[in-house]
Amino acid sequence: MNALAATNRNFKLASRLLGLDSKLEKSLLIPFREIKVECTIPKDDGTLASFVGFRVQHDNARGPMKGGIRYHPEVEPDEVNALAQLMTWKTAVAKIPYGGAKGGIGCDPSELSISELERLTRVFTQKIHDLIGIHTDVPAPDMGTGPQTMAWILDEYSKFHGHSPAVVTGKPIDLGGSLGRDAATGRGVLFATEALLNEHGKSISGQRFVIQGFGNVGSWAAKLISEKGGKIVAVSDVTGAIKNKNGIDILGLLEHTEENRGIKGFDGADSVDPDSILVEDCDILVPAALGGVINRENANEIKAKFIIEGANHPTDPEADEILRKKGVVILPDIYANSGGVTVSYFEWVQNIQGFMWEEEKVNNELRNYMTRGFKDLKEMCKTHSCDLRMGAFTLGVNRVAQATIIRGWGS
Ligand SMILES: NC(=O)C1=CN([C@@H]2O[C@H](COP(=O)(O)OP(=O)(O)OC[C@H]3O[C@@H](n4cnc5c(N)ncnc54)[C@H](O)[C@@H]3O)[C@@H](O)[C@H]2O)C=CC1
Ligand SMILES: O=C(O)CCC(=O)C(=O)O
Repeated sequence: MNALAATNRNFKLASRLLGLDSKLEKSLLIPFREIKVECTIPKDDGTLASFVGFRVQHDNARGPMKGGIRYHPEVEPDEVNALAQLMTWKTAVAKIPYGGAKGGIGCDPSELSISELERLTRVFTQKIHDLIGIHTDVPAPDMGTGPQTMAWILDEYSKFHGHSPAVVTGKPIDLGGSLGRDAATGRGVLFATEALLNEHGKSISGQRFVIQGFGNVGSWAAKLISEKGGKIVAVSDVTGAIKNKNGIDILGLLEHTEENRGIKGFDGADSVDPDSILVEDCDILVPAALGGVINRENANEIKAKFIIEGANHPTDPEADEILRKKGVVILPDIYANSGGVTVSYFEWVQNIQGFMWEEEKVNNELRNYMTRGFKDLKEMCKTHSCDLRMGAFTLGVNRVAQATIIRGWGS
């Protein structure tokens, strides 16, 4: 099932559980605005290259729209729409005053030089600058982008609108970024996992983890989990997959990845087939790369008892069904990876206040938000007798529906 069909399906199931009016349901599904722009840049060799950029602004009932910008060859309209919609429910689950958006450019960043990436980011910003803004739509990093990308967007946007640090989050610290934002999604994954395990009378220590993706989310999650005594027994990224049943030395792997632009060739573990990473023997599986990777082809083979969704929509609805029947507990993306956007919110607040928080305050506040989110979503599971995914969807959709109604929808 494609990403948008899967997301719409989960939304509709939640809407039915909540008994939403069908007209309100329809209005919540339709994106506020979809932007598609042509981005042509001169390559370093003087030839021209054209790319397509997208920004989908899904909903703003609860506040400015918020969400990352992805650079990846598979960026396409349905996927961006699904990701934008997920942001709307995610910011509501996290109870931060935002709506949802997502953007991206269909490109392979590994095939572009730094100066080509800079030109592409600046052209994209020129095309969308009048549709984003501190109180309208605030981009952030996602796959294939990072603090440097945000710095270029900020610089280009500021040429049109004056210095505006709060127009993007996930910036370099020297440009108004928040301490703790880089690690925030991985740290949120850690807090979410702790909350879930605690409920099952378990702790991180001694649990065996498999992590797919070793970028921002996967590598921080791996580092923080291993610091808490979790054993990372297998990791994969776009360059390959490795395993070591005694636990991979994560600090060593981070150093290797930095030097080699990937995990391939790390000598502290055995190479394995990347296609088998999700079905490796472990207690807890953390998908932290692409969407749709857990599907009906592999769901039956999954050995993990818990899945913590670091990535967005890694689990197809058909796989959800199979895993539920197998008794696998899935902590859904719109809660499990909400640590990133939560600290983005703290960054935006700091920029607006013109004040900088200590890292300890950022991490403590993040823990508070993640703990409250888990409690709120469990409450919805109880109210609607549903699993964690529907608990999170009903929680998010209900908050957005209520905000929409209170603002005067239908009047
Ligand atoms: N960066 C953030 O703050 C947040 C990211 N996410 C989600 O987390 C996921 C990962 O994002 P980031 O870590 O930011 O991206 P990133 O670009 O920093 O890292 C992506 C990682 O996935 C790996 N990868 C790509 N294709 C792969 C494949 N076919 N098999 C295995 N690994 C593969 C890459 O090699 C890299 O290690 C995405 O789904 C993103 O939407 C969710 C919430 C916040
Ligand atoms: O930090 C943000 O604003 C958005 C992060 C994001 O794109 C996501 O949570 O999927």
